[in-house]
Amino acid sequence: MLQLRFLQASLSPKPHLTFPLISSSGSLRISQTKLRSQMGSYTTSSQQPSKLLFRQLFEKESSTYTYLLANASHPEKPALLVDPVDKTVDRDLALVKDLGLKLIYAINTHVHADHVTGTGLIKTKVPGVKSIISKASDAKADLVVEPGDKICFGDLFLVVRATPGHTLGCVTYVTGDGPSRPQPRMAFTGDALLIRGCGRTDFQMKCIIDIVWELVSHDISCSGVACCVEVHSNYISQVHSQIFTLPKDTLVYPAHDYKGFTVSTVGEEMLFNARLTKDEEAFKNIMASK
Ligand SMILES: N[C@@H](CCC(=O)N[C@@H](CSS)C(=O)NCC(=O)O)C(=O)O
Repeated sequence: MLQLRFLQASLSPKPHLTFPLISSSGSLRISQTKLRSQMGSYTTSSQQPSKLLFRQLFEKESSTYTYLLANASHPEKPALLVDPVDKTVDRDLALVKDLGLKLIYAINTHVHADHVTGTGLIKTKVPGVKSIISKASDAKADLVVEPGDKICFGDLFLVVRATPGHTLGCVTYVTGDGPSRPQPRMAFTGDALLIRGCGRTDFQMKCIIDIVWELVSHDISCSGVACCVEVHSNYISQVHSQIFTLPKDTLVYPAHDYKGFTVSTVGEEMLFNARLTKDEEAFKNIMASK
């Protein structure tokens, strides 16, 4: 598996030669170009600078959000999809095409237990797209990333932050900081931080709470579960150190919502998140009583 510390989109120095055309007909190409310039780079947040094109997409059966991000000011308009879902791949790829984008990465925040990732399907439909997942996920992808890695699309990038707990390999992707970068920043939290909640902790963790209580009640110490205990504990500490340290106006975009919310902010979640504002002990109790 190829592993890179800094992922730079490999874009042609002559973008007009390689940019995928909507049609081979010159006239249609011109009208499409005009249409795209009229569309501009509208985003769902009025505060985004024009260079980031952003779309929040929804898959209703699993209540999953997929995010499309593209660098609209780069001649090739390099784009990436975060957490694509297999059922909605065709819709997402049609949007990529309509907007004249060049999809370069299909990224997952974690190995999804509830839905099949659309990444493999995208790779069969758009040759050249590279899949990305965290190294800690121990899953197959073209590129594996670790905390601190940057995923570049033109001069925009996402930084990888480790937020394990829902699964061992959960990461949050945060837009890079800087004068020409999107303000406010954006955090794609996967299932690590859901709006006013968080991902369940009984996947891939072998019912950790039951195990721990069994051990405690029988006064047994077992190093074999130490990693599980640590990851569960780390849920709170990692969210606090990796997400709650971001500027309070950072927009929080989760992988799911079951109540109709679409976006939150770091400041809002620091105040109102019913689970992640708690200390480790209270958090464990909440998750155990779920
Ligand atoms: N609670 C959901 C049920 C679907 C579910 O379990 N979702 C997962 C994320 S997808 S693996 C989750 O972690 N949900 C948070 C939770 O507290 O259950 C629902 O309300 O429909």
